[in-house]
Amino acid sequence: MSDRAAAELEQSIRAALQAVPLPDGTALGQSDRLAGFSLNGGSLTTTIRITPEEAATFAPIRAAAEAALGQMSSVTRAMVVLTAERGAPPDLRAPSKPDAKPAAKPPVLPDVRHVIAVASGKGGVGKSTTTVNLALGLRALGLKVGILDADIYGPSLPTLLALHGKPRVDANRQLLPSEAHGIKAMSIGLLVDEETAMIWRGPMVMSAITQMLAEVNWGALDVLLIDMPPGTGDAQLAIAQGAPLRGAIIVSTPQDLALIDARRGITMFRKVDVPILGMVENMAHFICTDCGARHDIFGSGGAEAEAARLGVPYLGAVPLTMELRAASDRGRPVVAFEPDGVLGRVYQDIARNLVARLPA
Ligand SMILES: Nc1ncnc2c1ncn2[C@@H]1O[C@H](COP(=O)(O)OP(=O)(O)OP(=O)(O)O)[C@@H](O)[C@H]1O
Repeated sequence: MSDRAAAELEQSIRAALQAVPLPDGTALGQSDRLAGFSLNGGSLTTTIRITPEEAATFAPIRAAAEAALGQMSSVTRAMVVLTAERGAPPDLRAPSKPDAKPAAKPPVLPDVRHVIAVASGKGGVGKSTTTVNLALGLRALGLKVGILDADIYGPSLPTLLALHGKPRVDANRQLLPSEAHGIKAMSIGLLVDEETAMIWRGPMVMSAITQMLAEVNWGALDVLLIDMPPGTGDAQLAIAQGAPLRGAIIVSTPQDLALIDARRGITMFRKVDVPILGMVENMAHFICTDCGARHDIFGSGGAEAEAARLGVPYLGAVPLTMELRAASDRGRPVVAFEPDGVLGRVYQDIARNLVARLPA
């Protein structure tokens, strides 16, 4: 966007926010709390800087700002993110009202029976591939399933499920998930372009994730899988604490280094009292495309032994195959297209093992 276009965008956003008052009576449109204006194919994003103590007071202001920006002619979807940074400058602090009660928070994901995080200690181990095919395996068992792609720095759900276009919004201004192969899906990648998300700082990432948890109309679901950002930092903790998690699944490859990271992930969930439902070992062994022979490149049984050592159920092993990578990259998940193939059966077995561990 040119400097001029950026200035014009900021100007029209500020004009649209003139009618939204702040607690001190001034207009949000004139406030230096506004930052980060972006418009991408009708999807508008901006942020309001607050202090952590102001989060409850600003929740209705954020909603009013989204409603006002949603009225702009060029905007199909407005997303306003509250960003609270530690040590924010004192001029951002609104006069505190000692008698003000924090706004009551609506329950998060009330119609989902089991919210399950799919996590990995490090990136690239196949967490998203596992999430999609496990979701399809659960669907094959007759469950209503959704996937929330919260991997803000590398959302892969749009590619894996060949999703296109911006999500629609319902009459209550909730986002409607896309649907593919009988699975509902929402990805941060459908809302914000990758470059914008890459430059977001920690608090913005967390606010965006928290809002995604609260603002998608999933309808009734048996299982919602959350594809977590890789690692064990603040964003992961925000989800672990902000979503009503029934449990977590850890995806790991069999190498010792990946298993060390997986252990970190398990420790993080245990710290916040989220039970570990099991470990999935991905790229466990290599199946040769030409001869079909199996090669245990990293030795065999390492991840299963590690899971036993950590007291974590072992849900199953997915081989490293060319077919899986190629199918994923083409947005044709193996379980949807070849449910009775070797990989299709592997993921359905993992889905059955998972269901067996879910509370009634
Ligand atoms: N079992 C497998 N066999 C072959 N390729 C695989 C397998 N699992 C994943 N891959 C490939 O590995 C790459 C990374 O997978 P994926 O995106 O699922 O990992 P991730 O852990 O979600 O990564 P990130 O956390 O960085 O988003 C993709 O190209 C995917 O197709």
